[in-house]
Amino acid sequence: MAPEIANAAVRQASSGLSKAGSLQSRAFVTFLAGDGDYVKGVVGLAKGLRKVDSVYPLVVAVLPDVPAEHRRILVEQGCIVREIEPVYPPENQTQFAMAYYVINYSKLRIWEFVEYSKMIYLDGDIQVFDNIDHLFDLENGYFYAVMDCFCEKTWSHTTQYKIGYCQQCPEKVQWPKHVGPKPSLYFNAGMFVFEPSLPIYHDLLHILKITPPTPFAEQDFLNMFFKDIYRPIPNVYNLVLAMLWRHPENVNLEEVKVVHYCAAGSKPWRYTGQEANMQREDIKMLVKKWTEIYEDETLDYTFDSAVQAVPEKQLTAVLTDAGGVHFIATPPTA
Ligand SMILES: O=c1ccn([C@@H]2O[C@H](COP(=O)(O)OP(=O)(O)O)[C@@H](O)[C@H]2O)c(=O)[nH]1
Ligand SMILES: OC[C@H]1O[C@H](O[C@@H]2[C@@H](O)[C@H](O)[C@@H](O)[C@H](O)[C@@H]2O)[C@H](O)[C@@H](O)[C@H]1O
Ligand SMILES: [Mn+2]
Repeated sequence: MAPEIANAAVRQASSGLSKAGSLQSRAFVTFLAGDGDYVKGVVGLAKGLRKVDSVYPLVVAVLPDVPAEHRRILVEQGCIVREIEPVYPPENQTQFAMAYYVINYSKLRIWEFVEYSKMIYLDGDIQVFDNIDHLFDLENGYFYAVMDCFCEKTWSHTTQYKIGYCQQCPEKVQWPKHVGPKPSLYFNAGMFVFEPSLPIYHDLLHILKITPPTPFAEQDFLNMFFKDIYRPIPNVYNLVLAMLWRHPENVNLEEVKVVHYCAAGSKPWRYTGQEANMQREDIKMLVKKWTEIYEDETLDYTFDSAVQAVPEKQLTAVLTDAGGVHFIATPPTA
């Protein structure tokens, strides 16, 4: 992995962005694949962002296998639907932590969305319970995300797991020197703040071609690629549910702004309560909170809800490459 490539690309891209970025066009972006029920997660996310009065749109990068009916539902919820081509890792016998992770490499296409100067990526199994628009103002030229936890069984293939080391509590089990250099800080790729850029996009795809796949697929790859410019942000911006039972001392639910329903059995739209930890009172409360937003018809998209969302800001009409028009919030000119 050549970090200097990534660094140079980021520096070049950021300087380029300072010109192009003057549009200050910003958006949330998520990723949808298949004809299954993740579309419910994306609808819930769109309604959650509306409930917290975010002024930025939600772009949904859809793979070709997302059916027209699901795309219609998303457009009706005010989403900007953008079709992307799949991205596959090099052929390899690797065992992904979850077999379906192979489709997650397609997330890399979002670096091509250069009509936006800054984006916040959110998995479809994430809900935003407090406004996080301020994250768009984080300093350019870095990659922001929340640190992951290595304590779940999904990490049993790693040295960290085997020696009981976790970056969420680095003082509990010190990293033994004989094992080799301490691993860099590692982020969960379910949520991150980034700047779309064609030079970075081309480097990502080029370097992916020569990088053997690993168990956490594109999450591992993104951690390698952005290692030198990754800046951790507080856990409140992406509560990986396992933190509730692995590191409760690092969680204050009152302060949590973003919840990531990534623990096995925790996807709210298919919750049965059968899996480990799923009968916890906090899990049941968080699933209920998600469901209340998903079922709240007052949060459905209507044109005036869009205009109301940007009282002081100007709406700039932008032509989409599909010939459509969507509005982006641009701060009032100074
Ligand atoms: O069948 C699928 C599987 C995944 N995804 C998308 O890929 C993301 C990453 O997968 P997932 O959240 O299931 O991984 P986890 O965070 O649970 O490890 C999801 O949030 C969705 O946005 C999807 O659209 N359809
Ligand atoms: O494709 C690899 C995936 O990796 C991540 O999954 C989680 C999940 O597997 C948890 O169960 C683990 O405990 C956690 O550590 C791990 O990060 C991202 O959330 C997801 O968006 C995607 O990038
Ligand atoms: Mn997820």
